[in-house]
Amino acid sequence: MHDTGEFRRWESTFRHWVTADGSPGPTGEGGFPAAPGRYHLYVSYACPWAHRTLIVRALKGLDKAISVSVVHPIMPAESWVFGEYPGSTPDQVHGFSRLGQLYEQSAPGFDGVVTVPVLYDMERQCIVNNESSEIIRMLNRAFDAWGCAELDFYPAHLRDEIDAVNALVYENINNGVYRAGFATTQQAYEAAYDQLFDTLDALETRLGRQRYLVGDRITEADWRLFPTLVRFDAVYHGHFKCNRQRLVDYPNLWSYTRELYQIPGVAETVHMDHIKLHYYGSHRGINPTGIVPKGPDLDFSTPHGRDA
Ligand SMILES: N[C@@H](CCC(=O)N[C@@H](CS)C(=O)NCC(=O)O)C(=O)O
Repeated sequence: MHDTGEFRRWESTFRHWVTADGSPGPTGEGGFPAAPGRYHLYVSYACPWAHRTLIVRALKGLDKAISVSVVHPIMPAESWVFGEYPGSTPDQVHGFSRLGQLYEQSAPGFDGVVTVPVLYDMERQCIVNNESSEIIRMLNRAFDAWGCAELDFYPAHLRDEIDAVNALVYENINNGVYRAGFATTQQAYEAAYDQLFDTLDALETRLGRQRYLVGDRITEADWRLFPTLVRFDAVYHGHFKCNRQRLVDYPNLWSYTRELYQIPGVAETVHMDHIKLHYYGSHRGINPTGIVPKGPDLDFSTPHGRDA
């Protein structure tokens, strides 16, 4: 938090890369060659950043190659824990009770923020990377020997445009909803709110002209936007006070969200019970009673008509 009342997201700590041959990636050290059964993903089904890694894992057909542990939806003050809740799992690698133990094991004395997602190397017994934007790039390419190699969400000829859209979406939408929700001054909240809806308006127009965010194919840019959109009406509209309008009030963004939801493999990554319980139950600073609203009733499975 800043004295201007603005919410600032921390930098991720672990920045090594899994690559096909173990050579170093853009940051960190090498020595993490892709292999099936070697890497493990720690996620929360509630977390939008973790959500993108689950989507890319599913679509690339890496469910068998990369195993997953799912934390309990409620995040206590000391950060994520494992516990009994439908869909949650124990820590499948070490049986730890807190995710923080995994960070301490990789970096003794770790005093940063314990976050999901985490990509963990079960052979070297250390965290490889905890930055979702980098994890999805690894899943997109490094594991192609075991996954769906022909699917490429970050094709070379579209990279500049994908990067530009990502930058806009990250700042104003993905993190923008948090900047609105966790602002501690009226001014900071209103600035985040205005930027959020201005950007949603622009994307609404864009999606009236084209089927996906970048060109005529689904790219990483779409999978980075989708987790925020799918949470919008259930959580961000009320809990984070992003209430100029709902997602369902934007014809193009709403049908686009439904199209992405209906792509085989995606619906199984959306766990609305974890999402609602996490946000309303964990952020007692902005929802002191922890009561989870029953609504809204959302149906992501109605025909999207985007192919018309
Ligand atoms: N830049 C990170 C952000 C991850 C992140 O902020 N995760 C949240 C959950 S949505 C978290 O674990 N927060 C822990 C906390 O607030 O203590 C990424 O994209 O992977």
